[in-house]
Amino acid sequence: MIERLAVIGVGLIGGSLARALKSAETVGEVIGCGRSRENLELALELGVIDGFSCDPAEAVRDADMVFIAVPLGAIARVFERIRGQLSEAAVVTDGGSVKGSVVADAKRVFGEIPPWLVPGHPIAGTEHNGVASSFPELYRHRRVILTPLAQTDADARARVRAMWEQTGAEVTEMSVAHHDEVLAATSHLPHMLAFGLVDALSRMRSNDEIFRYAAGGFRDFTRIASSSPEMWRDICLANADALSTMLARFGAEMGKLSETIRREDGETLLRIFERARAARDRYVDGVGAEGDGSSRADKTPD
Ligand SMILES: NC(=O)C1=CN([C@@H]2O[C@H](COP(=O)(O)OP(=O)(O)OC[C@H]3O[C@@H](n4cnc5c(N)ncnc54)[C@H](O)[C@@H]3O)[C@@H](O)[C@H]2O)C=CC1
Ligand SMILES: O=C(O)C(=O)Cc1ccc(O)cc1
Repeated sequence: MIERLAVIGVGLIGGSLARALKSAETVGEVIGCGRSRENLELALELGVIDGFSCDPAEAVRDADMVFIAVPLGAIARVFERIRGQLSEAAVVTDGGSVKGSVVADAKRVFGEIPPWLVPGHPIAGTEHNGVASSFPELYRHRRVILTPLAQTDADARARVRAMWEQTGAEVTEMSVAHHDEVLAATSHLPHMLAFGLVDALSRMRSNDEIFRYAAGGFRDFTRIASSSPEMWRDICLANADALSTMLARFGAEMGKLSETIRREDGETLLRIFERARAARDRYVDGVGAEGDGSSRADKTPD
């Protein structure tokens, strides 16, 4: 049971965690914190939080669990504001999509990796942002990755794991570097493809016509291009090495595919598409049988 949860950044990710723990009845009080007073008032009205402060130092006072869910570029500033303000019992975790930058920010601000910091990342979300888009089932049957370090306190790690399990998530652990490489391939690269495709098409002449005749495949493939630009700018900057390596590899693959098409090599095309279909059917549909969990339409009805 968490007595007092401080959520810094009450948007889709922070709001959904607060809602999930409230519906599981495993949290006493939730204190929200963010830049905008209007957003926090809305969160209060929606019953996502029980009180708020615009000052992180005040929000974390007496909290036994602190969840940071702001864009990656804002995390260092939050660390600076909460330094020296945490209670003895406090554990701090986050939901940032890249872990190397969070750990580097922590080292810079605190001078070392604090034992009470458990970096984390829920592999669940949608293309919508803001507290109004948050919902309690977001993490149900989804994975959460924790990337504890050698310095991380065992009790802190267990408490963060228990919190995520209370939301219905399945918790796994891996190293920071491995996390950032895996996510560059499975999440960050696909977002770049969607943003890149829509941007390229929108700058072509007659783009109105292109979009008017777009079929379902285009809609499915580009849903994530409606995601928050600020959040994705920060993810790219935070995971620049792993992501640019993946983009270069993928660019080379696209070059080969283009050559195969130009040669009119139907046999090779068939082999590629069969291999891809088998891989997708095996991994993606096998894991998320009830939907990919990434769209509001997949959510369990309230
Ligand atoms: N959207 C998604 O699908 C997923 C996002 N994440 C990660 O979760 C974090 C939050 O993302 P979302 O909840 O989607 O974003 P969001 O835009 O819905 O919420 C972010 C909140 O942080 C607040 N904020 C922004 N800058 C701030 C600052 N300097 N100080 C205090 N508050 C500030 C905003 O006002 C907003 O309420 C990001 O780090 C993102 O990488 C992780 C998994 C999935
Ligand atoms: O909307 C989707 O399908 C997503 O992939 C959401 C998402 C965005 C960022 C993450 O770090 C994790 C999940």
